[in-house]
Amino acid sequence: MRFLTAGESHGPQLTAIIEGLPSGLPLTKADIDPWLALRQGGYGRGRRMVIERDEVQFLSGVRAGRTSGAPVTLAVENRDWRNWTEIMSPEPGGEPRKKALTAARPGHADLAGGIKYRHKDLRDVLERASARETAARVAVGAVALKLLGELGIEGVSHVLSLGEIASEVPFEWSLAPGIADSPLRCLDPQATERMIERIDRAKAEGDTLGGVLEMRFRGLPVGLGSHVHWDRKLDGRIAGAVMSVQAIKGVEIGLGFDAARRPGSAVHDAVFMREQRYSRDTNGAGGLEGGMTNGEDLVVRAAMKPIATLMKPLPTVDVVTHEAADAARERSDTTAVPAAGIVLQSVIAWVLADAVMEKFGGDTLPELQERVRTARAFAETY
Ligand SMILES: Cc1cc2nc3c(=O)[nH]c(=O)nc-3n(C[C@H](O)[C@H](O)[C@H](O)COP(=O)(O)O)c2cc1C
Ligand SMILES: C=C(O[C@@H]1CC(C(=O)O)=C[C@@H](OP(=O)(O)O)[C@H]1O)C(=O)O
Repeated sequence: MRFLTAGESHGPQLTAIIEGLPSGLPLTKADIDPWLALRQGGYGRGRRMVIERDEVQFLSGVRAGRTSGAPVTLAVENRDWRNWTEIMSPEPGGEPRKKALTAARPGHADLAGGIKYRHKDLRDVLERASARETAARVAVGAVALKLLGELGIEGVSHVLSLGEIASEVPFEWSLAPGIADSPLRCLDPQATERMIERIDRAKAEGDTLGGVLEMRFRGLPVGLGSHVHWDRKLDGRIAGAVMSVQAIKGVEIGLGFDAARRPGSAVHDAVFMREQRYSRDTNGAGGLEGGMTNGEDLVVRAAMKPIATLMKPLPTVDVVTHEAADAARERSDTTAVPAAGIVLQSVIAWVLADAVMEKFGGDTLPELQERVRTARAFAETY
């Protein structure tokens, strides 16, 4: 499968085209809109999220609540566009544009993108670098999650830490439904309170915060991905997808960096045969061995850096005057860590759905389901 997204942060809409979905996948707005709403949420987001009310529109590939096998086009409107029609107009000349954005923000794409694409109005970089694009990726990810759900695979994301404050509650699947009710998508209510205070303080100080997220998937068949070639290894594909999300600066699978500090006996997951099934007591590998799913839960963590736009701006240089300046201040989030969890869950879901289609294929959902059933039965008796 493949997909593309298009659209600027303050243009009329975001668009995504997905190619390669099987026919017969039940798909309605109700499968996608709740994910879009979750991505908009989380304590610490800016005023843009008050303007937007993200919902998907199907422009192709879905009829009467099912995929036809044709490319699926998804659109998400930017309600804010109405306030930006003049600035975002594709017409040459016309009304004079608002003042150009020239004070490059350290940590955003402004300076590198300005030099690379030879823009002096850094809005031409910002518009596409913006994480507004992640609304399209969440719409695509929701389709992937729907496909995975039809195969008995489910995923979740939650916040492990925000700034220096860490959750003390270990993840359990039985706790997963509670994540959606938490203002920070964190399992620890006490830590959540302190995180909220921390966000308020950062906001008052004109500062921003990052954090660490965890994504888990269960029900994965054995053997997605492959050990035989670098670009087929699923850990590499997942890491690439995770690192492609705006502001993500680190990724680990299973024990991740902690594995490097332990001896092998405290890292690798011993295998037992119990009730005629392969079984393990630990999951340090995070569900991946040799670039393939091993049937255990997939466990991925990601580090998000603090938001780049600071209301108390860092020193920078104006790219037109070359004089010292305060970095540009745009309306902005104080933190977007919970939202990033939804994005990360989406991009991982896409990689998994793609790997499922690669291994099992099938033009229709029933064919795919049948092949996954057969593979699961084989793995159990192997
Ligand atoms: C959900 C989400 C929301 C974000 N909101 C903002 C924001 O309001 N202001 C900002 O400067 N950066 C924000 N970012 C981060 C920037 O998009 C990101 O830092 C920028 O595109 C540069 O990319 P890089 O950090 O990966 O190098 C957000 C990121 C995510 C994932
Ligand atoms: C629009 C979204 O996030 C935006 C991501 C973003 C950035 O620089 O990445 C900057 C802000 O844009 P604006 O200046 O329009 O408020 C965020 O609101 C969104 O997540 O839907």
